[in-house]
Amino acid sequence: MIAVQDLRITFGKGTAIENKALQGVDLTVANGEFVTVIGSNGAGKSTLMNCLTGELIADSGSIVIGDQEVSRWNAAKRSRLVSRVFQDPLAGTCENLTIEENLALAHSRGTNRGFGRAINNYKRELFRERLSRLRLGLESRLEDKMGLLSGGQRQAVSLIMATLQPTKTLLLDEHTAALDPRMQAFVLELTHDLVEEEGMTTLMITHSMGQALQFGSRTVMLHEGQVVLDVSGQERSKMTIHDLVDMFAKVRGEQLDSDSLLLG
Ligand SMILES: Nc1ncnc2c1ncn2[C@@H]1O[C@H](COP(=O)(O)OP(=O)(O)OP(=O)(O)O)[C@@H](O)[C@H]1O
Repeated sequence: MIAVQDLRITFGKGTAIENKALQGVDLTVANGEFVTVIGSNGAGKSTLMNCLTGELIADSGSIVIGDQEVSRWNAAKRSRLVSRVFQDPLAGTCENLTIEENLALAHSRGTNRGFGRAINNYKRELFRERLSRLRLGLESRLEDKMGLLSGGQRQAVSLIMATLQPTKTLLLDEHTAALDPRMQAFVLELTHDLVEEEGMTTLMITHSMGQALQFGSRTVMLHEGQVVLDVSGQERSKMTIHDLVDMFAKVRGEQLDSDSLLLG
């Protein structure tokens, strides 16, 4: 479970560039729920994720992950509970380490063991088995450097890494935005399957209205640092991309135009 209450953060407080990025976010996500998050540029989506992972400590408000109140925990401590996959395929992995070394680091995340990269036969078999489901042949390339993989392959491995630990909370920050359409579809399908199999509580930021409605069971919209729309159930299943883009435009005080529909 994720429970965020009245979360607020202001950047550059008291300066000419003061920016109230989160202005009282309230959001509760049940165990195993998959929520898509939309909102225009600067709405506060990544800031919310940064506050959930502990990269940023909010000025006020509370965050509960699982059954732990983590508001004051640092990022290292929270990594036991939360996994994140970024938009940039280079961001979540080490390109100079091998595929298996990256997986080994992910496997030991949140533990205090000093030799996270140490690999034994048990781990190697586990990594091979997890990678083989990607059907990209990566299980036979365990000793290749991560930097040799394409963006899509790296995102697929990042997802496997995110599910190696029983963290149960998965944050996806536009994780397919940098991929070509074919790889995007592949990684989204993989996301759907892994989330379902592992029963992970998931937040997925996307700029695609189509993806926002297609994946998960609930969609929330952030605007100016607040949740302004929260749809699920029948209301969501009846919703078209046109409806969602229309709502998006209304929140921003704009007219729906054909250009914005292309965003779908
Ligand atoms: N570390 C920071 N220091 C100062 N301002 C920041 C910082 N991080 C974010 N901001 C500002 O906070 C606001 C919200 O940014 P955020 O990245 O959360 O938006 P977003 O909804 O993820 O947008 P996008 O869709 O463009 O990624 C923006 O105005 C941004 O410039």
